[in-house]
Amino acid sequence: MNYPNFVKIIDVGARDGLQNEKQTVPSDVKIELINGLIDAGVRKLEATSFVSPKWVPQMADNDAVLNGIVKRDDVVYSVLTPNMKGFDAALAHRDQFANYEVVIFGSASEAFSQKNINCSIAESIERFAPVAYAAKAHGIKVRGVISCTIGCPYEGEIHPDKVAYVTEKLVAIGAEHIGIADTIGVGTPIKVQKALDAALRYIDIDNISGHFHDTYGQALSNTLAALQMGVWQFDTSVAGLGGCPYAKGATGNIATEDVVYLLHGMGIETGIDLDKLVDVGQKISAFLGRQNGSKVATAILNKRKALTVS
Ligand SMILES: CC(C)(COP(=O)([O-])OP(=O)([O-])OC[C@H]1O[C@@H](n2cnc3c(N)ncnc32)[C@H](O)[C@@H]1OP(=O)([O-])[O-])[C@@H](O)C(=O)NCCC(=O)NCCSC(=O)C[C@@](C)(O)CC(=O)[O-]
Repeated sequence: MNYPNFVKIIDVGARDGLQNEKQTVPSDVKIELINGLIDAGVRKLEATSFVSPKWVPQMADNDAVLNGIVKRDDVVYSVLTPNMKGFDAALAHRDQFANYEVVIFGSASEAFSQKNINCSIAESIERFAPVAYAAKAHGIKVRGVISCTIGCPYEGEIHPDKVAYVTEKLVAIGAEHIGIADTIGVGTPIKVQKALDAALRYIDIDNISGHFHDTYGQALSNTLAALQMGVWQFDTSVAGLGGCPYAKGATGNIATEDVVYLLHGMGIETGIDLDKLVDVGQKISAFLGRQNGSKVATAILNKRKALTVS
């Protein structure tokens, strides 16, 4: 089996990880989280969303977060922009970042599209098209993410042809990269490979990523299955934070620490310092009053504790 030498981790903890939090997380805490991730070696991350604050109040401090975080030329900063209103607000930060990316996020499920962004799949493509066009005009990268590529909380199983359909549409309007999301974490390796294969009809392997939630504990297996196909970019969330407000019961993404441990154990580089990452994940978990969602972090923290005691 030929595995890649390097995998790019896109940490989505500050966005996907926190968007569903009921308690307000102060901007300073988000800024510290993002800066900690960068210090640990993360070179691509989702910083915030430019969505309706009525729909997702936790992301309402998008300006403060972007203004406050460390700016480095070797880091790609991504923000979610579902429409031109979101894009125009995101554009105000263009000059702060050498590598800035907007994310247009659609769905392979009609029902989820309605619940999440209040429009049909066809309407979402119409809304995204001017965003992609304007982003390119301003030298901003455009990533498309497709939710519910395997299962939907409202429609059940999703056929891979629907993934292919939405991929084709997003690529046609200018998405340079496609993220395949298992929003509710129901995927298993073969199903994930089928969804990725469907998308690969319209996008090449270097421009596709996996975004696997871990609701059923399958995300690490799914990551390995994607790696075996040659996928080398993954969205992950420090300490396994997260969930989507419009996918009730779904847990966070696969923990960044768990993926990094897997990859380093396979001799695949990520550029990430696992020990530093564990500290970052533990700090935000403690702030949220939450048990750390990473098994690897928990094991490392227990080992550290045992070493201190002995
Ligand atoms: C998409 C909209 C905005 C459509 O919402 P809408 O209500 O259809 O929009 P509208 O154009 O009819 O406008 C209604 C109001 O919203 C305002 N508005 C309109 N757009 C914006 C904007 N961009 N920023 C701020 N405000 C906005 C607009 O100004 C107006 O304000 P009002 O006049 O009533 O005061 C809404 O449905 C929304 O914000 N949804 C939330 C989507 C979201 O953030 N979901 C979670 C992220 S996606 C996810 O987690 C999945 C992913 C990516 O991780 C992958 C996976 O795992 O599946």
